[in-house]
Amino acid sequence: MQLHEPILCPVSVSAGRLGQASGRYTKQLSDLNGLYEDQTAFAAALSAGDGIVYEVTDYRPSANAGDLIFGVTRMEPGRIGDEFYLTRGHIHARADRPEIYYGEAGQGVMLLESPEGEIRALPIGPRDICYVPPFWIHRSVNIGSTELVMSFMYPADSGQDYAIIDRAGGMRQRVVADGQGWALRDNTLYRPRHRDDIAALYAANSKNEM
Ligand SMILES: O=P(O)(O)OC[C@H]1O[C@H](O)[C@H](O)[C@@H](O)[C@@H]1O
Ligand SMILES: [Fe+2]
Repeated sequence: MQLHEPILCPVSVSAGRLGQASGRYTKQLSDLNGLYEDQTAFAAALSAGDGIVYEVTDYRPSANAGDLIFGVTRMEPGRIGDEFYLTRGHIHARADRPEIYYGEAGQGVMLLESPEGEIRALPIGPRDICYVPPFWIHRSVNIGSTELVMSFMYPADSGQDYAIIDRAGGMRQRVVADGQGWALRDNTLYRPRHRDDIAALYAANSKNEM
């Protein structure tokens, strides 16, 4: 049996990166076109500079069921109009796979939506663990004025399905600035999923249905 070599990956909280990472990607503002409600504010922000909004460094030992992928997400603070910077968001391609996030620095909100369209918004800060159960669509939002850094871990065969959010016109609610804090506001572009699509999602992942 050829075993994978054990590895220790240091998390640099100040750099917002995983040491010994096997993969890295960044998303610039131009990659996030269509995510925000205020198109005019988006165009203005883009013309001021197409900066990196978030960076993901991870370690992927394999894609085998039972293995784990882990890494670090670093997100800049910022807003488009009154909407805070966010990740694209996804449901796992194998939708019954969960995820763990661990707050390292900054203040975030984990925005979750069930296939039926129920929303949960969980504030996450340093040393908080957020459990994303199977079947929840998830994205992270930086509600602070400093970088948001979070570690994450999920089953290696999870995969990511981004189209589920696109098809619905986004998530049902948006995380917006409200005084010094944040609030949820309905997404006017949202189209609820048809119940046949919801049933198909659960049926395709029926083995460990919750
Ligand atoms: O995949 P995105 O929506 O771009 O989010 C960026 C990343 O956020 C977290 O770190 C997740 O664990 C990753 O799986 C995800 O890729
Ligand atoms: Fe995920």
